Amino acid sequence: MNIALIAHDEKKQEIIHFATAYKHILEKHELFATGTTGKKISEASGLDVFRFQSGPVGGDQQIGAKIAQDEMDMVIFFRDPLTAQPHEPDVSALLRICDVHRIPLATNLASAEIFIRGLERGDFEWREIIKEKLAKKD
Ligand SMILES: O=C(CO)COP(=O)(O)O
Repeated sequence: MNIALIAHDEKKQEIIHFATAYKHILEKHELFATGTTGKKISEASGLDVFRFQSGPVGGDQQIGAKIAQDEMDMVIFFRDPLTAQPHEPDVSALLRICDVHRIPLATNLASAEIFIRGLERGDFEWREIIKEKLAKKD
């Protein structure tokens, strides 16, 4: 599965702890992140993370583009709901495109933990089935 990890500045520590705690599960997947989030996660956990641009300069849009192309299977986005973001339109667009394409989206630690346990159990295998069907259509 291709998994995107994103966190606003006030949530960076939280996503670092999350990625480190669940490294044994996350390392079985392809990980993607916005620039600063990816750098911090890989430095702290040693996980291999592909890094897009930083969020405020286009990283959220790049992840949105992957979703539009059905190339992202899950988004874990620790949003900061208490701080205004200069790139709020990009954030909203990313959440919207997840809903358009029915991409599992966790926006806080509690839901992300449920996702990660589901990931471990194989609850998201339906994503692979959908992708295989899409590939056959091409
Ligand atoms: O702003 C972000 C998401 O909207 C995150 O970007 P960074 O990971 O580059 O800080």
